[in-house]
Amino acid sequence: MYSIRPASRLQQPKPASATSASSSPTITGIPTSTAGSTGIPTSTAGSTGIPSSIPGAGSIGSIANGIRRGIPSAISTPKPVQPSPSEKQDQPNISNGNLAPPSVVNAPTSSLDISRPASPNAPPTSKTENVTVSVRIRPFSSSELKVAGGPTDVWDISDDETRIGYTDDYAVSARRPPVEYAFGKQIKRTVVKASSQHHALTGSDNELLYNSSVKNLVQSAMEGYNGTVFAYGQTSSGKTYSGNETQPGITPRAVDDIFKYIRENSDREFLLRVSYLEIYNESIRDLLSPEAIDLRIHEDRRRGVYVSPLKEEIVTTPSQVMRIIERGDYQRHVSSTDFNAHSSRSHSIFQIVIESRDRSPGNSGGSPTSRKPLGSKSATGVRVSQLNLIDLAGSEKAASNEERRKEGAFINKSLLTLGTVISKLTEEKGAHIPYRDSKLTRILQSSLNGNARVSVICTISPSHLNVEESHNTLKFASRVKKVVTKAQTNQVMDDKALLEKYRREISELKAQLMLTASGESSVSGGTTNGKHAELSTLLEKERMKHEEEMVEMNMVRNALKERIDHLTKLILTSQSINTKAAAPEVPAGRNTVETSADGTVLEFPKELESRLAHKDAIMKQMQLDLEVQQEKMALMKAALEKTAKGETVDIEKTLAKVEQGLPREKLLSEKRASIANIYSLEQADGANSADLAALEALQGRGASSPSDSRDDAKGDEDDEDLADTPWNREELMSLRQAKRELEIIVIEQEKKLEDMVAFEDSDEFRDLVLELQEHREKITAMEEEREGYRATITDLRSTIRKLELRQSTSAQTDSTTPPTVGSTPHNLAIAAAKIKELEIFAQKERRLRTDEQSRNMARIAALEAELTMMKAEMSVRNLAYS
Ligand SMILES: Nc1ncnc2c1ncn2[C@@H]1O[C@H](COP(=O)(O)OP(=O)(O)OP(=O)(O)O)[C@@H](O)[C@H]1O
Repeated sequence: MYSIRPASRLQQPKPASATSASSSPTITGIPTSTAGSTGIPTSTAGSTGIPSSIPGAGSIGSIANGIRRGIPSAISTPKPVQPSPSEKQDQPNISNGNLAPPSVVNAPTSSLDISRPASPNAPPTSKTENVTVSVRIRPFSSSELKVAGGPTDVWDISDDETRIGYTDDYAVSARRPPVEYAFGKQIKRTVVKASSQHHALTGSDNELLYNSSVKNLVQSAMEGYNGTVFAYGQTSSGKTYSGNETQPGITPRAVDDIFKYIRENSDREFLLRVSYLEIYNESIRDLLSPEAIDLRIHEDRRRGVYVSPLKEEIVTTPSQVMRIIERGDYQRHVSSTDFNAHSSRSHSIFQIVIESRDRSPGNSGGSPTSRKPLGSKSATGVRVSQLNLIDLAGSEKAASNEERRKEGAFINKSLLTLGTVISKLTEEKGAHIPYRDSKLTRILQSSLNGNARVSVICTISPSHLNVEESHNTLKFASRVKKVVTKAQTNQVMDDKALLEKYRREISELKAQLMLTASGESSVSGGTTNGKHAELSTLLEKERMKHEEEMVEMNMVRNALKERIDHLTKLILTSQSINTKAAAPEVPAGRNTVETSADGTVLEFPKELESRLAHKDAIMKQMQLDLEVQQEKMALMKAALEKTAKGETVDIEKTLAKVEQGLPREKLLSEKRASIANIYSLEQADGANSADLAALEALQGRGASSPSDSRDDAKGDEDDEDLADTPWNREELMSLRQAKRELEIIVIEQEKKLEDMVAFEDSDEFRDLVLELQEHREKITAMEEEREGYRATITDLRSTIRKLELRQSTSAQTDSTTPPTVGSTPHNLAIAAAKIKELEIFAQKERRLRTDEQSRNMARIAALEAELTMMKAEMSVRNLAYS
């Protein structure tokens, strides 16, 4: 997501410190390790110096020296800190070298309270702290390097990385008074576990940036605190910069850390779900479901401000998360602008919801009875937190392209509102905060207003070309660092959490599985009771019923096992993650469960399809069995009637005949084969509509038949047996509903087809064909007429040629005689005039004919197209019908 570019030629990192920067956790004073069992990172104030972006010690030293030079007294006698709510630091601390020391400049608006220990299983705790701000100066871009007179390095960072000001060179050449923005580390030493840190850095070291600004936040998100990270800065300043393979950006690092945390915390189980949206021209779009546009923002007491309906996907591996991000990025509005070849034209929010729960035996969801009742006070709740990774579009000057200008206007407006909201938040309490003035601020409301830890990465360009924009960003940074939030862990005590829902479902399914197992044993224990041979039909019937029940039970068991496996795979534990790392990944699709924002499962297509298919197969077989029984009954009845008439009937023979006519074993093996077929179809990778079609063919199900309504009625009863989970029942019902709708469509198609056939017989159709015929004839006549004209013109031309020939011969004999009336030249002139007249007439005629002809041709083409369409439609419908 965000990061810093590699050092430019002006930014030679000091080799020694560069190495330590990436390896030492204390480089920027930000810890990379966790402390003790609480998992809260300890902080170290040490600053061994990150690679500086400023060439030579001269420049770096100069700002630091400038401070030392300018304010010796301020440093030696720091004023006591008196934070006041109305204190305003919106303007940069501009003074002619009279700079306050860091401790004074950074009025300690920051404090961090851990009201209760944050051990993973502890009750909710809270963290009150300032928004963490990091400022990053990217290296010069190629266009900035090419500028006339060479690049001018504007910004310098003090040795302790807490302040940013002008370089001496720039201050002198631009004749600007010294300026300083302070982002001193704010460490509350009395609180051991954590600190709020602001700092400035340069270059492209993504690890350094991540460790100092985001790592801590990811860690606490895993512990149950909401976290929001966003990058702010003008366009092309490096907000989206995602590094490369050796230097991954913030998002992949955060994702890795999340899974690492799960791996290392074996006492909790986790469920992760992600969503990805963008705000483009003040309209919210779901990047994971691109057709979902203009989403609404809602607010309720339980969830705060949220966007809905938003697609959430459950994730189980880092690569799966990265694939989802790639998918979303592909949908995101990115365009080339005057300032950036890949400029983000929208604000994007990637959200990971982390649910976690204690895995102690009473909570593991073993048997349903061993579980504490949900919602009871004694039940350990599920911790739910969100991590928002936000990439803002950059503020920009007017673009030359109109569309970019329009986008720019929306971007600038929302960023302006963000600035206003931040200002108001740092003003006196009770001020109206205009969150609703933009979608961005409305979505960020929950984070800025309270329950989240927030880290802001402000990015600036090093060049004098962007100095004003950089000032704006630095002012924003100075303001936002004063915003105080109070994040707390959120416990959900009911089954609103998906984790709880799934665990509960697993327990219920396991219970069902146990029941089917006991049912099976009772079935297999059933034997014939050795009654009289005449009762064998009844016994057979019993046996068949039992066999059937066994088959059905096996199917139910398999379905239950499959679902348990499926749900268990979605819940992550350190053990499952470690196993996953070794095992090949399960193909996406089958394991991807889509849920709505409130955790409702949206789709289980394959599972539902296969279950429905199972039930259809059973119904079909039951129907067959019924027919078998009916035939048997008929034969037995006939035998009985004969007996009643006094005829002798060999009951054994009759039964044998029945058996012969209706080979039961064949029937059963057919039944098994069809079920096995269903399973293989279902398991086939990528089984889809083709499989369904095959399934339907296998089951011999037509589009609509009277027997289907019987099937449906029976099927619904069956559903009740098998569909013990609410989602399953609902989905099955909706599938059946869809089937009914399809049947209605087929009926409508039939009707249309009939209409089409009727149309072909209708007068209208005949008229159309006749009209077509007439037009064709007209054209032929016109073509013939045209040919006639051509012939006349040719004749006339040859006459002219003959006359001309004659004229030239007589001119040779008598060149002085003037042409008299009736003489050859006179006749020739008349003929030529006549020809001219005729030619003009013919030309006019030709034009008229051509016009009419093209009109007719167009009409014919239209009619033919209409006819073709009709025929095509008819054959499609015919096909559908057949
Ligand atoms: N730290 C960095 N190191 C190397 N290159 C960088 C760095 N930061 C930015 N760049 C490069 O600068 C260009 C602009 O960066 P990026 O797209 O991240 O800017 P942005 O602030 O996201 O812009 P916009 O708001 O227009 O989307 C890219 O080519 C990027 O590779």
